[in-house]
Amino acid sequence: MKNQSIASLANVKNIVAVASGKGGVGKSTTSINLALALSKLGLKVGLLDADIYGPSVAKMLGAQDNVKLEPFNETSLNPYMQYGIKAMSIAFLSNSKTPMVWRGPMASSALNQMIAQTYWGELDYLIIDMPPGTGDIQLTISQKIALTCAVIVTTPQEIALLDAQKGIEMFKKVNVPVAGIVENMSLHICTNCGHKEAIFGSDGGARLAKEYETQVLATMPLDRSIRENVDLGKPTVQADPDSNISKLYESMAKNLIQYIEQNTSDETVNISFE
Ligand SMILES: Nc1ncnc2c1ncn2[C@@H]1O[C@H](COP(=O)(O)OP(=O)(O)OP(=O)(O)O)[C@@H](O)[C@H]1O
Repeated sequence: MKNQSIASLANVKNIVAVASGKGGVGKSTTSINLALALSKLGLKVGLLDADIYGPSVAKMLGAQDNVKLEPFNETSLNPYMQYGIKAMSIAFLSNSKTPMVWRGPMASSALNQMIAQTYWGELDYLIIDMPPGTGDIQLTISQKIALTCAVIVTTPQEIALLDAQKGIEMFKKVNVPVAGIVENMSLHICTNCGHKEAIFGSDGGARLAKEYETQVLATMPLDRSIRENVDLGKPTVQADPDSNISKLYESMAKNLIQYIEQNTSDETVNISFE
């Protein structure tokens, strides 16, 4: 197990950052379904919504607006429990209708506080849903937390791939290995006629993976039910566990586990960034 200087993460075995360069490519949807898929495999899982400005995890997990987290002790809170996973988001600590109008350092310090003051207990996996981009907050997380690895989510669209590339480069700079790429919103299959269409292009994830000598962890279709389920607060892996889509998320989870088993040792990873 990695040594974590942050006490609240001391008993967390693996910490995986789910990131994208571009916004709106399905990073939160992937993070949640991946977390649920890992949990369905019998692992203890937590999900941290690190998107301070646009948190969506609480809503996607079907949490009410007025959730009150229970204190664990005088300085920390228990995370929100839903569908067998633990979750923490700034949305549980603020009024969801008030936008976060914080400058970078304030947002970073709110995030640090949220990380330090959540009692995660023992976890096999903590999935961090990163904010989009490669700015201050992303760097804070990559520098302060001993990340086991990162997963990059992208659509096959050229502009998303360019931004995903920047995300990979950022993790390279801070010595965080990239476990693989999730190509999201790949093929669309028409629910009426079954016609298949690559709306955002095709094979972009595979090209990116080849260029950076990593793997495609999963190729997820552009499917209405994925969107509908998160909108209803019950992600597909929970709402429809036997569906083909849930099986794809399960195989994403298994590929991630395999990567970690094969590529990480028990030693502390020193993270530094100049
Ligand atoms: N594979 C998919 N098929 C259909 N809809 C999807 C898929 N993945 C995500 N979506 C939908 O796309 C929208 C954006 O997804 P999501 O919020 O997960 O993206 P994000 O990258 O986390 O966004 P942000 O940059 O705002 O954090 C949501 O409405 C979600 O339901």
